[in-house]
Amino acid sequence: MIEKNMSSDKKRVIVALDYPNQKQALEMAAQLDPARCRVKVGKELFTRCGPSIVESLHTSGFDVFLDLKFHDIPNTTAKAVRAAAEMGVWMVNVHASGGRKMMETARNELEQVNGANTLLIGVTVLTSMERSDLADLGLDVDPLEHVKRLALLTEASGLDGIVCSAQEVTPLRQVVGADFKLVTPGIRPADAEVGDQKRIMTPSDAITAGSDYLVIGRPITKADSPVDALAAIDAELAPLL
Ligand SMILES: O=c1ccn([C@@H]2O[C@H](COP(=O)(O)O)[C@@H](O)[C@H]2O)c(=O)[nH]1
Repeated sequence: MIEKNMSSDKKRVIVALDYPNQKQALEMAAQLDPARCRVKVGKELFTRCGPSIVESLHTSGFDVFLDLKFHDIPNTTAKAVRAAAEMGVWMVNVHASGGRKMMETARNELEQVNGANTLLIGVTVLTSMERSDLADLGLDVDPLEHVKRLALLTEASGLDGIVCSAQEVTPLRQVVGADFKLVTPGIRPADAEVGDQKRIMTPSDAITAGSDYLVIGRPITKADSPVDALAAIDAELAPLL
């Protein structure tokens, strides 16, 4: 049964399986418990492996977030979202900056897929971007302002939630509905390397702020012991869930 109700959803961590092949991704997945976390298949892994990696993860019992961030004309995006839903993924996303028509068309297409329970969310401003990156695009605004604008557009277009930074969750909760999912990458435990992420938060701060789901990759997958790294994150979150 695909989980849509946060109140009973304890699986708040989504492990990003950013690997170059099926073997490494499935070795990592084999160390995870599908009853305790979800997994994310992104552009690198999907481009290398195709739908078979999603099938394998489903067979192992995982809910899969297919993070391909579709961004194209409405028809093309909607058909890609349909293909994802027909694979049975738990969540799929599009870029909110693709606009209202694109998102509404994708939503409508998803409704046509029999039995699809797939969550459809919009990416707002990538967590690797800061104000100066938006300025390069001609947007003279703080990331929060642009995230808010795209969040409201995404909600008005009928999607289930957004990807944003956990830093934006508290102000966003004041303007979007309580059921609107806030999915937050850029999560860094206190001692973790930041890498290319800019708008970051610790796991416990993100949950306290009101994030629904935490997307975590390298702090787990690049750790000497991924199992221990995830266990430490789970221990940090346990009192909050
Ligand atoms: O704004 C965004 C949207 C997606 N991501 C993805 O999340 C993970 C984060 O991985 P880390 O290794 O924990 O940095 C990665 O797969 C990104 O593609 C994001 O980081 N920010």
